[in-house]
Amino acid sequence: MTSNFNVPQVLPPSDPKLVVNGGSTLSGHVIVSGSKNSALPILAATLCCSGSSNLKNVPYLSDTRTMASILESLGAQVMSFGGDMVVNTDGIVSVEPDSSDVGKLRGGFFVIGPLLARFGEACVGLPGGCDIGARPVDLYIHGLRALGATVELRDGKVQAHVSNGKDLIGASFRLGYPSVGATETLMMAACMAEGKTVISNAAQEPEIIDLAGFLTNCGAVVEGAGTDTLYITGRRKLYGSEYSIMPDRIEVGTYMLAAAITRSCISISPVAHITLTCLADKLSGAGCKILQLSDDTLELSAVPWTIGDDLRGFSVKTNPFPGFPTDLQPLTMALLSTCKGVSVIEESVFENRMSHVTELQKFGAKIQVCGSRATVSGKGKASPLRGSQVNATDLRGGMSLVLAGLAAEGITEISGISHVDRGYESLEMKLQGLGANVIRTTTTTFPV
Ligand SMILES: CC(=O)N[C@H]1[C@@H](OP(=O)(O)OP(=O)(O)OC[C@H]2O[C@@H](n3ccc(=O)[nH]c3=O)[C@H](O)[C@@H]2O)O[C@H](CO)[C@@H](O)[C@@H]1O
Ligand SMILES: C=C(OP(=O)(O)O)C(=O)O
Repeated sequence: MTSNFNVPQVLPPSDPKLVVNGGSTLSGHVIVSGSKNSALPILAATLCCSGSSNLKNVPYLSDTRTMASILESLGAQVMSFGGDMVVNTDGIVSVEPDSSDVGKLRGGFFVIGPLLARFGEACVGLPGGCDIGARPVDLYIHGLRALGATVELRDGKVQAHVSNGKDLIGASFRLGYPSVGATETLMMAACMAEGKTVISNAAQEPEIIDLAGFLTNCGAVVEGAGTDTLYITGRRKLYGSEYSIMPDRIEVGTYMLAAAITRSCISISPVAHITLTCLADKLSGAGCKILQLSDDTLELSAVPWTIGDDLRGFSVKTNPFPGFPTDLQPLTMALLSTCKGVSVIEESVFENRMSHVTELQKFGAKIQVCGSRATVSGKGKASPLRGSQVNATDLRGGMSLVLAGLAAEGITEISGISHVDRGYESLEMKLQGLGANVIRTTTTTFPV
């Protein structure tokens, strides 16, 4: 701890911050939560179902709470008990969700597909989510039109209806890009459309398979989930069911990177190994040792006596699944700034996902950005990161600062932590369980 830190300047309460005293190693076991990016479309899909859906392993996050509020604003009943959420959408009274809530997350927009399919109309504000690019909704609109809906953008809202009170009609169409959210939204709509739908160039992310699993449990007929072509046969009615949300593969990746950046050894479960092959290959190539301890548990070791000289840098390009996940790009950049050698990161999914760079540079990270490419030059642990006062402006960029703080020598204070709370359940508790020195505070303690 620096001496300045011992004499904190206490400012009035404000947004929560994380304060990390970094530089020490992690150890032990961490249990990952249910997947945010599965829970959000599955919560939207409950709008397709008569009767109650009992969802298990729903992560307790600001995003899942906001999604529950969105469903409630439509007239759904939502009850939470621990990680369970029971949703009944039989009493829906509105097809226009609260726009301020939809504006808080990308997943809020997904309700347009189920609302249109079940009730014949929907009026949904433009979504929010991480500020990492323009993130238009044109692919959703093209797909809904292909299914027979009339869709217009008016007063900042997407207004859609099915002509003459009829059902959506199954169709064959190709997505211009394998968008995760558009694939999910159109899959939900097609499940209740009349006849067959074929969606080609569909996203293949594991969360698509999870959504298809829930819909199938509810009586839908979906084939091909996890490949680039979905074949869906519409059903007039779907019925709520019990379903357990898959583990969060991005959270697994986050803790793998936390172990690597602190040169530690930790174990992680539950893990669906197949969902993280890309990251595991890159980390193994860098010198980490990854062991599969059991079907759903892995151990990652980056302790000095297993990695030899030091971790080596590597180059990576983000891509839709099965490519390297864009959601792990900022966190990987934090790790690479502590590795030996020159690494190149190319972000190909979002056009503006580099805002963490200026904050990582405050730790002393050597990163140069040119368009969508970042070059990271590191000397390994021989030139360590230094604790800093930084600001999170998006979810994963914010988490990259937490990782840098864990590795850095001295104190790091991260403001804007509400962005990180959108996607990490019990963050400081899990990190503390691994031995990290991290606390949440609403007062400023950093020397100013
Ligand atoms: C809630 C959720 O599941 N979020 C995830 C989802 O976001 P999301 O579903 O928003 O991501 P998409 O796959 O749709 O976006 C990928 C690219 O397609 C573009 N695009 C998308 C739709 C559209 O109509 N037009 C268009 O041009 C986007 O601007 C972006 O450049 O997948 C992303 C890519 O793995 C992840 O980073 C997000 O964590
Ligand atoms: C980009 C993300 O989320 P969202 O799509 O909700 O903004 C994310 O989870 O990293």
